[in-house]
Amino acid sequence: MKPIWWPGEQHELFTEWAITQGIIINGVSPARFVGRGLGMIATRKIEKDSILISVPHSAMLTPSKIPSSFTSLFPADTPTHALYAAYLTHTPTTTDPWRNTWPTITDFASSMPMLWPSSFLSLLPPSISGLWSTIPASLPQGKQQHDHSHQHLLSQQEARLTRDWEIVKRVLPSMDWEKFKYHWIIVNTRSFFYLMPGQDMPEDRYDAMALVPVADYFNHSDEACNVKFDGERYVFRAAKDYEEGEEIYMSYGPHPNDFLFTEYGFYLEENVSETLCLDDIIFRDLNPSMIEELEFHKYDGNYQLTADGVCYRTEVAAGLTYMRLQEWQDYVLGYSTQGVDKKKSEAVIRRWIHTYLKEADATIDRLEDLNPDKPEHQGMVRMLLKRWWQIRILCDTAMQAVSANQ
Ligand SMILES: C[S@@+](CC[C@H](N)C(=O)[O-])C[C@H]1O[C@@H](n2cnc3c(N)ncnc32)[C@H](O)[C@@H]1O
Repeated sequence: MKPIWWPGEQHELFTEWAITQGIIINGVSPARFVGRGLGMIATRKIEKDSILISVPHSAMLTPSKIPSSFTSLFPADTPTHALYAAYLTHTPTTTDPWRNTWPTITDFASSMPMLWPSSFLSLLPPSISGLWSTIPASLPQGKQQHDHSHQHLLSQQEARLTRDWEIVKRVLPSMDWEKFKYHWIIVNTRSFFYLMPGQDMPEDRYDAMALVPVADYFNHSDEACNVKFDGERYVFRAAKDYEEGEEIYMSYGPHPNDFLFTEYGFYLEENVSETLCLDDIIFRDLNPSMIEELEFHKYDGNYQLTADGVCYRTEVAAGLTYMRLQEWQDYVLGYSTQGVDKKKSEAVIRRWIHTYLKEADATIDRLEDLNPDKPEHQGMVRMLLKRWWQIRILCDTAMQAVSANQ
């Protein structure tokens, strides 16, 4: 009898194929997990430090695996992501055992915000959408747009996809957009950091990527197995003892939930890297000369809110709202021992957090009023509601922490 986590025949066939490619699979198997698609399960007790999976370089999809007859069609500076997506789209094969294990576009449609209908955009967290319903949409005149790398994640992702598609379309005009987009998402959600020993980091970190069969079953968690690539093999080792039936995770990086939501179509219940970005709120609260002052001292943007309170950059920005300029400059440059007025800073920071809380309450109300017919839209509403409640709770916890810290 098959275990309840049995992944399905195509995954068994793929595992057999993987072994013929020199991939070592040791005490683990792909398995089905509710809400996570496929993942990796321990099929027996596993001891800390033992090898779980070892994938030879020869089995990986790296740029050198793409025939030069294909690569040479593209400009030399073509992003690796674009090249992989184009190659996978150009060489469709329904008999490839590896590709038969990948999620379908329908699997992605319900979880990846980039595939959601535009009517859902304003319901996404502002770090993802760049949109707020309770504060002015655009910055008042005279205020510049700031570095958005910590927020507006969806438009950044769309810009990468559009850039890649523009390049590919010029070289292969008959390529199908929908198929390209699907493979682009496959690469986005399943690639691994890849740099040969001694190789320089490319200018764009995203170019250092490869696809690694079998290892791409690992789901993400803070409690992760150990991963090492030595140029010959990608090796995954147990970071602790595992019981039979336990899911084994790897880490995709120290990402906050809004980043995971945008890039991978899921977020964690508990996330040690969880943070919210206060930039939009703070920039709208400051006048142009204050923003200029923050820029001059390199304290403009990247204002982080965590359950423990706010980061130092946010405290510096808060000080500027009530201190005399000379006093604030002396504090920032370390010339004064006086520091900030804790009570005044607390009031400003609490006001900023309260703005986020109001946004969460307003969006939760809107989501609760929605009654979509389509089951996939109902799933999106559930996913959004859960995320907004996480945001609300984080704001509440941070508010208490800010008061306790002062
Ligand atoms: C590298 S793949 C992992 C295998 C994938 N679950 C599958 O079914 O093929 C990455 C994708 O797995 C899912 N995922 C990863 N970690 C997850 C987690 N902790 N909870 C829910 N889904 C997760 C997301 O859909 C993500 O885009």
